[in-house]
Amino acid sequence: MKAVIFDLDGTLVDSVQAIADIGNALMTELALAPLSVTEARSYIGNGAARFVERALAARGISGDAALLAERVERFEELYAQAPGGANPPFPGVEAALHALKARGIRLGLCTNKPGAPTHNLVAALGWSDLFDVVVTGDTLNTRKPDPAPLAYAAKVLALSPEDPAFAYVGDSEVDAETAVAAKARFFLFTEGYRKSPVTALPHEAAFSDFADLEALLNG
Ligand SMILES: O=C(O)COP(=O)(O)O
Ligand SMILES: [Mg+2]
Repeated sequence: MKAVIFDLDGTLVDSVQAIADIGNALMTELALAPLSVTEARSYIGNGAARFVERALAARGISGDAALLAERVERFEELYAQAPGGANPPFPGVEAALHALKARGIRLGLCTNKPGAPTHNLVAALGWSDLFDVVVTGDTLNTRKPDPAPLAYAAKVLALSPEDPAFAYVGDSEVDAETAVAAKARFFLFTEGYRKSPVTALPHEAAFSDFADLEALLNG
């Protein structure tokens, strides 16, 4: 294995509470009923704009593109100000990342989360030196499940996403679809924010404990 690229929300970090809190700061400003954590979890996966669009639609607000753009802008402002340290890594993540890095495997992130909160989070968790490439929801003008962000991450590492020595690790329908489109090997973390059963998502292998990842990647 030469490189492993990770999704972020629901894969490396259990960020749903932090994202719900930011969403609820917006909901409060708009005098709308707060999001439950379960609701917030179901809106994560396609980036900030889709999160806000889904949250507002659930409160009966939709159809005005200019108003939505304004709300998304405010959400992204709140998101950029939120403390990165409020996003706990899933158990075993730190050890798994360091073990892979110690073996000379290059690591990266490919997330639909916007750049500012991603970089805040990475810095707050002390992960800045771990990743050779970080692709966020606003790095390109397209997001997962478009394969372009994953292909871009591979390219930065001088690899092709189809290379058998390249792997992608994620938690959701969006990640599985991205990997299929990019023809990349896909490893599914089952404890994140997916909505469908594990069997419904195309994957090479699934795991629920990061302690098992290194062996899976080798196998
Ligand atoms: O921000 C989102 O909606 C999802 O982020 P992820 O791509 O890291 O899961
Ligand atoms: Mg995810």
